Amino acid sequence: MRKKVLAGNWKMFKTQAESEMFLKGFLPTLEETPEAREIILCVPFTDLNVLSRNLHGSRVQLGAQNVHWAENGAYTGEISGEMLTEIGVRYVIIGHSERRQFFGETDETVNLRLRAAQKYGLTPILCVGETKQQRDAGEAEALISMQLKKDLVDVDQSNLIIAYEPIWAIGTGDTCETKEANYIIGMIRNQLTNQNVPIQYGGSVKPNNIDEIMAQPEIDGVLVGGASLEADSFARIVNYQ
Ligand SMILES: O=C[C@H](O)COP(=O)(O)O
Repeated sequence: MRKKVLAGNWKMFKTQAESEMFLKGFLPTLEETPEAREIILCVPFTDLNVLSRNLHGSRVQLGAQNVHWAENGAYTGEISGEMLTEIGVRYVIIGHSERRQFFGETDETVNLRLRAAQKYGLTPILCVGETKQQRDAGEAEALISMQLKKDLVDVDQSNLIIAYEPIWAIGTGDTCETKEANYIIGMIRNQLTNQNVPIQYGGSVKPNNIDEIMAQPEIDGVLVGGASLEADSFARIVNYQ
């Protein structure tokens, strides 16, 4: 049985004070959440310490949104695997479309970051997905296949999560049709050597569509942006039916 993994990606939102407020509302809602569900919060670097302290003893795991491939060095603005694990980070998002679009991330740097994350004992959440233009041109499957082929060179598939995030569905309220997301995720799984890799869907996941998304047989979880910022809505998502 593949693990169900429900992750929030706070992107560049929330001060430390706001993070503490969120946890006060969110943590008590987990009392009846089935144990088998892995719950992760991937937060800005400045919030990691606050969460690390407040999540101690809770079932929520801590995630970051980037990691550099070098052990240390003159890489202004970057962060190392050791710096993350030292404060209790277990997961890291790599290759998010916003990193690829705005910060020059390529499949080659994604691959370097994936391997570095694993070397330092982190579990990477690799994001792949197509633009609207690529989808309309019928290129989605080929594009995703190519991303996987390049990104996963020498990556250990026993310590990996993949998130399928169609770029046109991110932050737009325009969710990918659930059967279509299920189909693409099945296609991604066919390309993997390890059939136990959890594969998430991401893109406008909300309290009102989570039950339908999680009912799809290939979808093992979700990577949630906007709806993970409010305690109530993220609580409804992790407590899906
Ligand atoms: O990492 C999360 C995704 O980019 C989805 O964001 P969203 O839920 O705000 O559409």
